[in-house]
Amino acid sequence: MSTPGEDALHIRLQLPRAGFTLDVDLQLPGRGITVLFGASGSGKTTVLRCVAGLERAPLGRVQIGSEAWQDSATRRWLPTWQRPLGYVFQEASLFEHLSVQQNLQFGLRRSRSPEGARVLAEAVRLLGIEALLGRAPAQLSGGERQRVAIARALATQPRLLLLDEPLAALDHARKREILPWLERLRDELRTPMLYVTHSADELARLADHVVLLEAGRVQAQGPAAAVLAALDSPVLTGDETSTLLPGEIAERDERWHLARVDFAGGSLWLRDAGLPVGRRVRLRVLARDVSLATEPPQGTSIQNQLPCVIAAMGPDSHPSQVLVQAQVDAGGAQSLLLARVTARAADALGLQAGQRAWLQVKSVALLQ
Ligand SMILES: Nc1ncnc2c1ncn2[C@@H]1O[C@H](COP(=O)(O)OP(=O)(O)OP(=O)(O)O)[C@@H](O)[C@H]1O
Repeated sequence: MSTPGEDALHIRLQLPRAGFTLDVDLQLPGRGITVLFGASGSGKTTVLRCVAGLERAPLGRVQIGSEAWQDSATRRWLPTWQRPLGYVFQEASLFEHLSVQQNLQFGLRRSRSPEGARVLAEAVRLLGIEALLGRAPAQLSGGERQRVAIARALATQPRLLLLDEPLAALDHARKREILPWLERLRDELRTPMLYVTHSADELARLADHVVLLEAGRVQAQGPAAAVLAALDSPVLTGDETSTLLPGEIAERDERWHLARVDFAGGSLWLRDAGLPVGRRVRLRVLARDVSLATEPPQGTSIQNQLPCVIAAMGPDSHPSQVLVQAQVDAGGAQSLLLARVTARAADALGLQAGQRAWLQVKSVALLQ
């Protein structure tokens, strides 16, 4: 897409309400998906509404690149219609009496650039909705409606795309259908996206950057892999606790139907999903699927074993367990993984930070 988007975002908001104060200071990358995560009522939607100018924080600065949409210090305030942004909600609000094509054209009329038609064609391609253009919204599935709503937002050439739980109203099958399109937007679009979700799966698959909100304040923020591997302020808890490893398909073993994925600091074998060597992927490794040994494991059916150094240990969601943060290191590159072990085993093995150990990884999910 032609929209510029490498500019960083600065969002500083202080908004007091009865029983709740939003107080955030976010420096976000000007590209990719930033997921806003947090419990119900933590302020995620309020952040989006303030960024969109639908709500006015008395103290606030919303800036994209060198362009300020709000700056309370200079009393600058752009109304929503002057902010070049797209907003996608849980329910796609399409005009039911217009065809998909006409809905998209409607978005185009708002765009100020003569390039509009080309940008719209690109949005149609990116979201794979060519075959739907002649249909009425009533003839679309929920997932198709959302793809049209996103394409319509993109047709206005926004500098920023806001998505508030865009998949929450869809059933499991429709979610699976639309996720690859969102991944494609993340990888090909130069427009940054702020994405609100409650879903650990969406976060793991889509996030480049994560902001964890709690009661209106930022508990953690940073690149997704680093934030998920941190032991303080856990973002994903219980069975969801996991780490992300960006990597690349390095080898395929046709005889055993396995593929090797190399990542910074190591490699893992997993079920061959038919992806070619060289394809970039991300792996999600659940802490519950990782165990630790203090000696090189032998006589085990677990194929994936990685030498590591214990970086830190911390409490888990149940007192019978601890989380071990382990660093794998190879060729000058490192990654962090989390392993869940029982507190009794950690005590019996004398596990402590700085110790060398072996990670045994029972299962890995491939997220494309
Ligand atoms: N229009 C409003 N007026 C007053 N208080 C509001 C308003 N909208 C939301 N709130 C309150 O502000 C706080 C933050 O709400 P917000 O909707 O931003 O949370 P959220 O993290 O998006 O929640 P959810 O995940 O349930 O959508 C909550 O305490 C909520 O009750």
